[in-house]
Parts: sequence; structure tokens; C-alpha cells
Amino acid sequence: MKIYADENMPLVQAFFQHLGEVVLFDGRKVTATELADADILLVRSVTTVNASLLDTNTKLRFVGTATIGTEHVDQAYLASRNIAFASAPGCNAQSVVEYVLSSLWYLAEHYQWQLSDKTIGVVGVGNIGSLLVRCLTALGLKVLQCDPLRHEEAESNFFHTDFNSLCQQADIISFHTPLTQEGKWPSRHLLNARSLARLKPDCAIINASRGGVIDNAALLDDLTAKAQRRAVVLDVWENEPDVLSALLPYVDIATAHIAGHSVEGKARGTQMLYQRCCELLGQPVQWQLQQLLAQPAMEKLQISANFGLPDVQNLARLLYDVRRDDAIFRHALSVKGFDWIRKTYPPRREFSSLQLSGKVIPDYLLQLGFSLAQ
Ligand SMILES: NC(=O)c1ccc[n+]([C@@H]2O[C@H](COP(=O)([O-])OP(=O)(O)OC[C@H]3O[C@@H](n4cnc5c(N)ncnc54)[C@H](O)[C@@H]3O)[C@@H](O)[C@H]2O)c1
Ligand SMILES: O=C(O)[C@H](O)[C@H](O)COP(=O)(O)O
Repeated sequence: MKIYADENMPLVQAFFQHLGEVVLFDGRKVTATELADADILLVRSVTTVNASLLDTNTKLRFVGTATIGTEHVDQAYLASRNIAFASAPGCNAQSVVEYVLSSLWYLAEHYQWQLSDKTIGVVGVGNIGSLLVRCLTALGLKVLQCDPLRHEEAESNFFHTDFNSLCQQADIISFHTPLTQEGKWPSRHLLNARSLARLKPDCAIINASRGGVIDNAALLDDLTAKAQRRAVVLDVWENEPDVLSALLPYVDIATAHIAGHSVEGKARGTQMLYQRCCELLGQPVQWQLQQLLAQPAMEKLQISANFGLPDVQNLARLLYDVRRDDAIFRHALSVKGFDWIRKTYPPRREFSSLQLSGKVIPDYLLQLGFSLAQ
């Protein structure tokens, strides 16, 4: 059994080696010839999986992407060849939410905002968006949600604001849709010259979904045309790895598509594909994530009775501060390149890796994902 896996897939050897020989490849450069004898193919978001990559391979049984987004995989083609497919829904949702929270705390400090005065619009309320809404609500912040697909399903307790109204009302907008070009609600260039013109002049924009959800050229026009600057956080860019670097001076936080790259988020993606493969091959699951994850640098922390909401961001910063990733990006983009930054990403542990003890642990800390000491 030959298992071909992207070289940036943590723990792939540890999980998969009892199922077959694991061969690693460069996901951006892999060719059809390299994959000709693969039985199983495990990719990340940088590999376009389609007929031209797979036509010469006649053995392939399974393709898995250790990511939430799936727009790089031609699923209709895989189905036409009876090749099973799996993605990793939700695997790094917590990681993306921690990225957005860190960005909000940074912007609030930098511009001296009171987040409690702001209305935060969340566009796309699936795994990531709904987790973000839960965390923001736990922190007592005002949230608007836009998800026309969920609205159409008439979920009774889902309060939808249409995109145009959300643009007019929000002080901060965070995007969490998949990248889609077709259907009734395509998300490509959802934020374009027209919708940018509807925003409040100082409405902040956060994009940790896919670069193409925002028309980057229109964003640059918006940011350069006005006397008043809006705050912008971009983790994802159109045409990665060739980003529109003219945007950089106007962007408060710029990162290399790493919002989902926590240790746990990436490893969970590998684990989800491993479990699916075991099922497909009729093999027992031998490994669980907790057996393979490295011990975090900090494990336990005592919360005192004086802990309050203003202390949350200090606690979170023990684990993650998005300014680190912005600094790496600005320092390394032109010298080392976008993919190098991603490949050498320093370990980042999720909130759950820190166990809290104390007589009373505020519920909002558990809602944010911190865990209780045993
Ligand atoms: N930056 C990163 O590192 C990173 C990490 C993980 C995921 N992502 C991106 O985030 C996306 C969302 O992830 P998720 O786990 O929440 O996915 P999900 O499928 O659980 O949820 C997406 C939601 O967006 C909604 N949606 C679709 N089109 C919309 C539109 N035009 N307007 C408003 N809502 C729309 C859907 O109805 C759905 O509820 C992924 O598809 C991926 O592209 C980025
Ligand atoms: O869709 C996802 O899950 C994320 O965008 C993912 O974190 C992207 O990381 P990559 O696969 O490019 O390493």
C-alpha cells in the first residue's frame, strides 16, 4: 500500500505507517508522474486535485485533504472514478477563532477601542463562524450573523442579517465562508467595490477564509482612496503565494494563511483522514491524537478570585499573539517567500492545552476553549 502525503502534514508517518509505506511530497510542486503508483493520496490546500494530476494513476482508492476548505479538489472527477474522498471539517476551527480573537484584541489596544461598543458582523456561520459567535457572545460583545444558506433552511433560532444590511451596520466584519463561484450565494468577491462602498468608513475587515472572498484590487483602491483609514486583518490573499504586496502598508495584521495552523488544528486534520482511511480499509484505529501530541510548554495555570474579563486577553497571549505572525510575514515575505513562512511556522498551541485551576473558573474561559485541570 503506497500512501502519498504532503510533507507539511504533521504526524502523518506516526498515524499512517502501520497501514503502508508513507511517501512525502511537496504539495505545491507535486506532479502526476510522482503520484502514478499511489493507493492513497493525502493533500493540503495547496495541491489542485483534478484529472490532470490523477489521470495516469489507475490504483488510487482514496483522496483526503487535511483541511476544512475543499475548493482545490475536483470531487465530481473523483466520484466519476469511484475514488473515495474525505476532508477534515472543523479540524482547525478553534485555531481560526483564536486568530480572530487575538486580532480583535490587538486592534482594540492599538486603536483604543472598547470592543463592547462595537458591532461585529460574522459572515458565514458554519463551524468557524458559529464558534466565533459563541466566543464573542460569551465575552459580552454584540454580534450580527450573515449566512443566507442557513437562513433559507429556516433554522428557528438562527438570526440572519442580509449581507448588505450587515455591511451598513457593522463596525467590524469577519469573513468565514468557503470560496464558491457558483450557486445562489457565490462568495467569490463578496466584498468588492460595491459592497466596500456600503461599509461604514471606519469599518474594520478581517479575512481568514479564502483570499478570493475579497476583491484584493478593490480593497487596495478603497484603502488608498480615502483620507480615513479602516483597520484590516488579512490571513488569506488572492492568488497565494503571489500576494498583492501593495496592500501590506495598509494592512494592520498580515499573515501567511496560518490562522488554522495551530499544532492541534493541523494534527486533527491528519487524524480525521487517518480514521477515515482505517474505516475504508477495514483496519483498526491504532492511534489517537492525545498519544502523539507533544507536551505543551505550559500546562497549568491558577486562576484567582480576582480574574475578570479584562484579564482574558493576557491569558490568551500566553498561548498566542497574532503580532508574532504579522512580524514574521513582514520580515520574511520578500526574502524567503510565502510558502517558507508557512513551512517553518513556529508551534502554536490552542487554548485547550492550558488547564486552569482555581476555586471559581469563569464560564467564559471554558466557552473560549480553555480546559479545566483534572
Ligand atoms: N485561514 C485559514 O487558515 C482557514 C482555516 C480553516 C478554514 N478556512 C476557510 O474558512 C471556510 C469556512 O470554514 P467552516 O469550517 O466554518 O466551514 P463550514 O462549511 O462549516 O461553514 C461555512 C458557512 O458559510 C456559509 N456560506 C456559504 N456561502 C456563503 C455566502 N455567500 N454568504 C454567507 N455565508 C455563506 C455556509 O452556509 C456555511 O454555514 C473554509 O471553507 C475555508 O475556506 C480558512
Ligand atoms: O481550509 C483549511 O483548513 C485551512 O485553510 C488550512 O489551514 C490551510 O492550510 P494548508 O492546507 O494550506 O496548509
